[in-house]
Amino acid sequence: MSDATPTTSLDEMTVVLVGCGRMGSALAGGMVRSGRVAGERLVLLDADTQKAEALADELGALTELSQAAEGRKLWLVAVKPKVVASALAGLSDEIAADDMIVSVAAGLSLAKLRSFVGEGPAIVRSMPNTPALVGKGVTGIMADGDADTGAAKEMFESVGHVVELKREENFDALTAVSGSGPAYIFTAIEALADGGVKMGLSREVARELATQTVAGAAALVADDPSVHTAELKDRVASPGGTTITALAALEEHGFRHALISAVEAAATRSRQMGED
Ligand SMILES: NC(=O)C1=CN([C@@H]2O[C@H](COP(=O)(O)OP(=O)(O)OC[C@H]3O[C@@H](n4cnc5c(N)ncnc54)[C@H](O)[C@@H]3O)[C@@H](O)[C@H]2O)C=CC1
Ligand SMILES: O=C(O)[C@@H]1CCC=N1
Repeated sequence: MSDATPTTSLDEMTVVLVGCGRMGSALAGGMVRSGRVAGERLVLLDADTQKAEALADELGALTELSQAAEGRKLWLVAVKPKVVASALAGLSDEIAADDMIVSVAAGLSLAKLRSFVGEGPAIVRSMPNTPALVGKGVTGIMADGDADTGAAKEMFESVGHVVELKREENFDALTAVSGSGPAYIFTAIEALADGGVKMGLSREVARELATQTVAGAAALVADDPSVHTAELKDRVASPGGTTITALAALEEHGFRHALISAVEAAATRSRQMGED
């Protein structure tokens, strides 16, 4: 365990992204767009160097560790869970004892991450999601031991909301709700638009209506946490009206059960991935 890890602001660190795929590029894009991380403080690495170079061109970031400023580094590891050990092993000569390693890998525990890097660097386990690209992500984080999460928190706050977990086992459920969640909602938006198209709307209008409805509903839920979602639902459903008729159809097709089962399945898969 790393005890007294230094407290450093993100401004004084260089972020090294290891893995410029779907999640890594969303995080890098969101950080730079937010203005919180400057291109010259961001190094992009990928086994596919052309991928890293293309993203670096777009973001004004670096692609060589030798170009990075002196000082602590935050290694943001965004490769597939099975590749994390080998990616970290390949970088072991570059990672200093006072650096911070932030993993976004599903299922990989802090103990496993520690076994890959040994004593020294602070380790933070995280689970972000792809809306980070537009500053609307939500990320769960937890540090190994008493390591300071400050810089990791600052980084993820630049791309959205941060939830600090106290119990590591909750990562499986968090992954199932918010890590994978955008995919359920994209599917819901698509299906809602499909319904509109079926009833005669153009695809373009149906997509716009479905998208703005999901964004608006989420904003209303977030606006006042004291108002239960059931109350918000009741305010839409007029007696004998269209909404209650639609809600009855959703219940007939097991809408709630489908979502609850999806979260359960994803959490179970996350737990299995940790055992692989
Ligand atoms: N896609 C998502 O929505 C989310 C993904 N994650 C996690 O993010 C991680 C990456 O997932 P994706 O971005 O979806 O995968 P991806 O396949 O899009 O990206 C992985 C990237 O890693 C690169 N890579 C492979 N081996 C490497 C190595 N040794 N060194 C450097 N780069 C290497 C690949 O070329 C690829 O660009 C996973 O651990 C996943 O659990 C977490 C939250 C959400
Ligand atoms: O599907 C996955 O395994 C990753 C983790 C959460 C979202 N994508």
